[in-house]
Amino acid sequence: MKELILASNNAHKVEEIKSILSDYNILTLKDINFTDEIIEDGLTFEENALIKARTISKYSGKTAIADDSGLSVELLEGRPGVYSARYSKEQTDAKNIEKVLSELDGKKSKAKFVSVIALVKPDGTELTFRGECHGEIISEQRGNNGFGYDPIFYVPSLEKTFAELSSDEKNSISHRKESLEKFSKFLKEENNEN
Ligand SMILES: O=P(O)(O)OP(=O)(O)OP(=O)(O)OC[C@H]1O[C@@H](n2cnc3c(O)ncnc32)[C@H](O)[C@@H]1O
Ligand SMILES: [Mg+2]
Repeated sequence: MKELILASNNAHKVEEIKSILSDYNILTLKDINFTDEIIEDGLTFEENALIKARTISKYSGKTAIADDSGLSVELLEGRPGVYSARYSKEQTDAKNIEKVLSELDGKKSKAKFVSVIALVKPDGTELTFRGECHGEIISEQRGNNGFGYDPIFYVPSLEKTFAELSSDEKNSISHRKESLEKFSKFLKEENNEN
């Protein structure tokens, strides 16, 4: 089975990526004994995903992937965006949600989740793949599944928030599903050509 190193410290993300990329053997930072902090100081999801994958490809000498993702709320001019993980001073899911809801002040807003997967190979190849999922931010929290902003991200066509979906349901429609599908299509085409 093809092996990939995933540069992420987010256990929920790792679980989703392993489930969506079930044809691959995914190693994580623990498996390669990488314990340093990676500074995500890029201004776009693409830049931050590349920073993470590049660091780990260099460290391991192998092909690495990373996901940089976040929530973009229309009425908040795209915030929290690349700052999604560290939006509140406490940097916890609960406080991040509280800050978004307080900025919206009871208003509903269109929003999207974005996931960018970066692929970096030891030969210097660098590529990114973007997925988006559109929905709405609602003013109350619903559901206990998932992570991050899932309890306030409502999908009108399903009449549920991401946190009310099972992991299989979320993984079949999410931003991360779309970015990983583009990524695995690329890998398959590349392998057929060689
Ligand atoms: O950088 P790594 O180590 O992968 O883990 P992280 O949690 O810091 O990940 P990001 O820097 O990409 O920040 C993404 C944040 O965006 C939010 N987010 C991303 N995908 C999400 C999803 O599927 N559901 C809910 N929130 C999500 C959540 O707050 C994440 O912490
Ligand atoms: Mg991060």
